[in-house]
Amino acid sequence: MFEKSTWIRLPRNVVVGHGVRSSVVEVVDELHLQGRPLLVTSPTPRAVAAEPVAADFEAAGIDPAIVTIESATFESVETVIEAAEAEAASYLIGVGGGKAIDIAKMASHHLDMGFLSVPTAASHDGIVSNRGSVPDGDTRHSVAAEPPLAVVADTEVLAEAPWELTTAGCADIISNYTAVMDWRLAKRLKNVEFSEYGAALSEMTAEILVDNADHVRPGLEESAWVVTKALMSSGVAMSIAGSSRPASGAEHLFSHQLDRLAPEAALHGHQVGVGSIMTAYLHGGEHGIWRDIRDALDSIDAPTTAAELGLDDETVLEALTTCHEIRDRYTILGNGMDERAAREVATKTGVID
Ligand SMILES: NC(=O)C1=CN([C@@H]2O[C@H](COP(=O)(O)OP(=O)(O)OC[C@H]3O[C@@H](n4cnc5c(N)ncnc54)[C@H](O)[C@@H]3O)[C@@H](O)[C@H]2O)C=CC1
Ligand SMILES: O=C(CO)COP(=O)(O)O
Ligand SMILES: [Zn+2]
Repeated sequence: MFEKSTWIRLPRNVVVGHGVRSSVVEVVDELHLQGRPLLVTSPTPRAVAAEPVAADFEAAGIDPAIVTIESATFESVETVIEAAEAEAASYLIGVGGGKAIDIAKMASHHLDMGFLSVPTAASHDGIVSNRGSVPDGDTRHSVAAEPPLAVVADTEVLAEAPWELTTAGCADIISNYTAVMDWRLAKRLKNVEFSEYGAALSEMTAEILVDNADHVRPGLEESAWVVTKALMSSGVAMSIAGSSRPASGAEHLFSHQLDRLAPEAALHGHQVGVGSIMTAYLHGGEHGIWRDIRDALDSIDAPTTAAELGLDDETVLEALTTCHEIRDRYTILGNGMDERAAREVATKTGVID
């Protein structure tokens, strides 16, 4: 008897475009959400979007609360849960980059409340995903949560954000190529659960973004449009898979380890992009797709070397040789690389000199 079942959760409304920030109150109304919102944000996005959105709620006769978090940690999730209880909030709205949205997502899951995602940067593909990503000591968790009830992505706001945030979003998408390679390998070697649809959507998203790289240029609002659609599509791939596997393989392990070794050195997307060049080399060797990945990153101004990430060679090598320990996720790194092999891949791909 065939007894398999799945439950794919997706946002009900996705609103993308010029000036849609002012539609948040209308979107909330359309979802029949009642009571008081708690806006979860971080310092810069607070001024950029959370305060204007709060003003829109006040104008509509709704009294919003705001909590500002500084980092993506379980302590921040706790802070938001306490704020929601103290402020008698009925639903949450994550306003910001990946960190604020992840924290809102995880707190809303814990509180059993709905949440909305209002990105201020096209910098990561967690905008609609059903996962939260949190460091915890020596490990990194991919925490199951629910996706947002709605996403309101204002391309005017996203286009005004610093350009490197958009190139980080592109790199997070380009890294899907190697994430899916790792996923297929893990299916073949370790029989991990695999979704053809999740994998195909993830790869197609990277393909479309690379094909449209010419439209990704600083100062063009169209760039925010192209990149945001890709970020949403990649997030949907994660929701279909019920895992971050379609968008997170060894290149993400490398980035997560860099977050521990050199906190705040570079953006998540930029780190996974450089990781992806090296893991593509490990998968395909000299004639694999590593040059295509490097050239795609280069064409949208994303870093391709340790120096461009602001890292020294030794930090890159340490991350490469230790990052397989960060999570129980089988990838091309297997049980780990030795230092000579790490130096070889990093040198051959031009990541280090
Ligand atoms: N849950 C998921 O599926 C995923 C989660 N992530 C997580 O997201 C995080 C990375 O996201 P990021 O957005 O790179 O980090 P982030 O949230 O720290 O934002 C990066 C920087 O951009 C600033 N910023 C945001 N919007 C701005 C604006 N409009 N103008 C000026 N500055 C602005 C923020 O204040 C921050 O300093 C990581 O923690 C990563 O693990 C990334 C991908 C997927
Ligand atoms: O960043 C992600 C996808 O782009 C997902 O993060 P994890 O590696 O924590 O699952
Ligand atoms: Zn990522």
